[in-house]
Amino acid sequence: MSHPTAAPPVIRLEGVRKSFRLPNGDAFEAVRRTTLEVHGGDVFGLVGQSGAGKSTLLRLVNLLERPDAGRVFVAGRELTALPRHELRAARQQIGMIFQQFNLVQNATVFDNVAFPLRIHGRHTRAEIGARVRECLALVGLSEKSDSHPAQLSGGQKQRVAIARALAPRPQVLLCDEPTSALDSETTRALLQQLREINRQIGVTIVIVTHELPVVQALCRNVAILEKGQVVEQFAVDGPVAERKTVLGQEIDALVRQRTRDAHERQPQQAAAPVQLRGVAHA
Ligand SMILES: Nc1ncnc2c1ncn2[C@@H]1O[C@H](COP(=O)(O)OP(=O)(O)OP(=O)(O)O)[C@@H](O)[C@H]1O
Repeated sequence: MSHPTAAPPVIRLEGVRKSFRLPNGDAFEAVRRTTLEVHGGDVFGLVGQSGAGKSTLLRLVNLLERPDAGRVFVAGRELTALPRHELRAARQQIGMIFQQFNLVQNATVFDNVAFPLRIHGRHTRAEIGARVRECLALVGLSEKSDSHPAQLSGGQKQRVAIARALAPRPQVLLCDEPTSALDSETTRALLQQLREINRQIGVTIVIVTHELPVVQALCRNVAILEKGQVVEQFAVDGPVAERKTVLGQEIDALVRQRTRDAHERQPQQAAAPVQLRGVAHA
């Protein structure tokens, strides 16, 4: 398996499987026996057709779905072996954001971001205030602290969700289709934000998406799923190789196009590593 550095895996899914019971009583295997590693500091994409099992695989990482078999390791701990109270603490290492933002509507931006710190009960008021301000500054929303979600754009709501997910200083940020509800300009700004956050604080990002430009713009490594299994995995900017899947070939084509575009812009403009550089906040 390819990985960007010699950093140890921060996530290891070992032989995980997940079935769901269908209304007719049959079992449907959403994730077949899968082993996957994601290394510290990586930005890792999970792509595949609708129903391939991407979200289920992502939700196995923080045990929102419990595997029927196999083991899940995050930040050096086996989550599948932990009793409930220890699992709650271990989950502080894993933030998550969703397509529909999942903010508390009748709470302010400040209170939404403070929420995971308050439920944990280990922090003083002053510590919570300082951390919330730090996280809102990180996503460029300091001035929205007293607003309510209904007063924000979609991109701003997702940035509040990112601030909330990062508040407990997790090592891993799971992103389930985070840009699917956003228009293309807002998507670009949000991807830029995620890249910047990964660069600044080194949090490992795992993102489920069906949008290949998102993979091209954001991810260092990608796994392609078909029918509940990883069928191909590669470094997005790695050497062009024969790809087994159509999705793999399409990602390569996007990366090559980006490289051509960057060359054409030279020497007028320094080559930008991604086409999203310089995009303003949503
Ligand atoms: N709770 C559930 N009960 C029954 N079936 C489920 C459940 N969750 C997922 N599935 C099924 O498992 C399969 C994989 O679902 P999953 O959401 O992981 O796919 P996906 O690749 O993320 O798809 P999409 O891109 O459409 O969200 C689908 O066929 C889905 O209908």
